[in-house]
Amino acid sequence: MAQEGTPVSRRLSTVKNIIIVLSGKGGVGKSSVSTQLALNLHASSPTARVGILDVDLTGPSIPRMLGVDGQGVHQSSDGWVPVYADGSAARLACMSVGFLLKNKGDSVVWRGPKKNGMIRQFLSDVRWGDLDYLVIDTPPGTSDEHLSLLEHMAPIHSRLSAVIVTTPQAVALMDAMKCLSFTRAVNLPVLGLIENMSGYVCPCCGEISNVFSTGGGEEMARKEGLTFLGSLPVDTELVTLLDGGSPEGGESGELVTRYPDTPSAKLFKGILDVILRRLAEAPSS
Ligand SMILES: Nc1ncnc2c1ncn2[C@@H]1O[C@H](COP(=O)(O)OP(=O)(O)OP(=O)(O)O)[C@@H](O)[C@H]1O
Repeated sequence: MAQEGTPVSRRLSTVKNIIIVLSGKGGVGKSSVSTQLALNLHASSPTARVGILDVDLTGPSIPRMLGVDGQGVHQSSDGWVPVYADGSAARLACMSVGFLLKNKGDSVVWRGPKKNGMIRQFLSDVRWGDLDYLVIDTPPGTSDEHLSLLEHMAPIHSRLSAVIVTTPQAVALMDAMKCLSFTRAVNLPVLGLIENMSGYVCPCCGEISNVFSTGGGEEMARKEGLTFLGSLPVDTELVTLLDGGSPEGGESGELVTRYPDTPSAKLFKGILDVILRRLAEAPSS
């Protein structure tokens, strides 16, 4: 009997929720939030199965942030086997163009059609298996990669949602608005907005001080009728976790269980709880 659906919809038929992480601007912490989201979803239950797909093809940073930099994916008869960031437990799968580059410093210089082909392959050829959540980290802005993703996942649109990451500054917020209007144009439900780098955690006393402006993301969420998922301060503990596997001794890992008493961990736990609640409320496909 012929199998129904497209190669992408068949491959992702075992994935319950797909969360696309977007930002209008580069450098606002989208990959950091994607990595922490995947790690903390994985840690949120002993049975949670999570995947993270890095479609930031020209600047893949997820392998480094997960501490699996330098590993390779291999082909099986049933497609690409992802890299498991939790070893033999195999509950946290990761795929990135970073695993396919010969040398760490190599750059990807591809035109649109080649990027589109790579994204289609990531969606149709990776052996994700059963996943509760697939987090997709995207390049900044709304580019070919975003359109390719949505086009290939059109048959499973009801399982898609987005999280928008911004910093509190006016320029970043302006670009976050463009991101939001993109989601509206393509009818992509938004779980909510995260304001990253909102205030600064003093490494000595742990107090959060507002060196720059804060609250712009929350204000934008309120005006636009979006859920404000929460804010995250600039935090050196987070940088340590995001420098995973670095020669300087960084250690990858999830914020919420590694540093449970820090302000950032408590704030991220709040963000995670709202995301889980929003996903539970969403109509099932
Ligand atoms: N809350 C935070 N506290 C401290 N450092 C942070 C925080 N969020 C992100 N960073 C750091 O900021 C830098 C940029 O973050 P990241 O790579 O996640 O941004 P991005 O939005 O994905 O960038 P791009 O889209 O341009 O690749 C990284 O070095 C990361 O460690």
